[in-house]
Amino acid sequence: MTANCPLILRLISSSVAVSHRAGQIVRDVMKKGDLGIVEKGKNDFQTEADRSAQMCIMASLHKQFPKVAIFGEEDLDPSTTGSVPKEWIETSSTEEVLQAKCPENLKAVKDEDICIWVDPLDGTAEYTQGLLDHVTVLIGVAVKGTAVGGVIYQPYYNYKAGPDAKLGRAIWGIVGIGSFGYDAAKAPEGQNIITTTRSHSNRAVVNAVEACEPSEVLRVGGAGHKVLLVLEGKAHGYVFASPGCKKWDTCAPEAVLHAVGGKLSDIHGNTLQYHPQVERRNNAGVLATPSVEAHTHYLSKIPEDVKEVLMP
Ligand SMILES: Nc1ncnc2c1ncn2[C@@H]1O[C@H](COP(=O)(O)O)[C@@H](O)[C@H]1OP(=O)(O)O
Ligand SMILES: [Mg+2]
Ligand SMILES: [Mg+2]
Ligand SMILES: [Mg+2]
Repeated sequence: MTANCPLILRLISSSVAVSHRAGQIVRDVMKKGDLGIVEKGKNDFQTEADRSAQMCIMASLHKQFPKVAIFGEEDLDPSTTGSVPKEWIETSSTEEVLQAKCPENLKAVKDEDICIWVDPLDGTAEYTQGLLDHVTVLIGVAVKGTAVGGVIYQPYYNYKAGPDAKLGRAIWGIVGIGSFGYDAAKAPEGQNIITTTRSHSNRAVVNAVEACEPSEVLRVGGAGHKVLLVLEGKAHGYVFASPGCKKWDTCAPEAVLHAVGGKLSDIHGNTLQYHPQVERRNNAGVLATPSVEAHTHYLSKIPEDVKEVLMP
């Protein structure tokens, strides 16, 4: 790895490599069959895959970027988790990212400007229920509080293609460069497909979706998965009027979406912040669309009484 390559490229390059390793861990835990489920709160679970994948990602990135702040979803106590196995430390890089042309505004980014947000397994509820294509590994990179780079790794991409199919794909993006690793498409004209939660719904979530006048509603798991549906033209918008999503759920998907001209914000249209001290919870929900125009359209549809109770 070239030492004079801009930090942001080295970070995303390493994150892509680490995401493959973490995705392998997620698949291995499922294959063994003992998920080790812990209930963290109401309708909020953690499995052995969440714990192990987070240890892999945090240890691997920390080893290579010791001065960069990294936050993961899972609260892991080193006295009970023990040391990270050597084979989980992934320090390879992804040449495709290192070769990209760094945007001028990101060339001089320093360690202390950066905050990395790690969701080792997004869509845990669906993972435990066998809805494996809803699962993603998310690594988001923020610079001075703004999401600028991200990796969305889908460990079970292709799993319906048969036992010999190669599983998994890494999607990466950097604002000012673009996003790669998926099939970009426009959602079908004349339809209005909205994606939203399947496991964390409530009255406000339903009211907000209905107000968008969908022709179809895709209730699926994971923030990463839903932004992928928007990127691949399978949904026109992702609407979630509830406070359940946290910074690690949205940082990587936001960066990948923004890198191709899309927009992810809260349901008031406010930009989300990602500096180290920020409150973890996205209190005012999530609205993500493939374009700024679509974003303005859906924003105008969200009912005022839904907005009033979801304050940032
Ligand atoms: N009420 C909640 N409690 C815990 N996590 C939530 C909640 N709502 C959303 N999330 C997180 O946001 C992701 C997207 O939400 P949803 O799937 O409901 O649309 C979930 O997969 C989950 O991430 P995770 O699976 O990483 O814990
Ligand atoms: Mg969770
Ligand atoms: Mg998550
Ligand atoms: Mg998670």
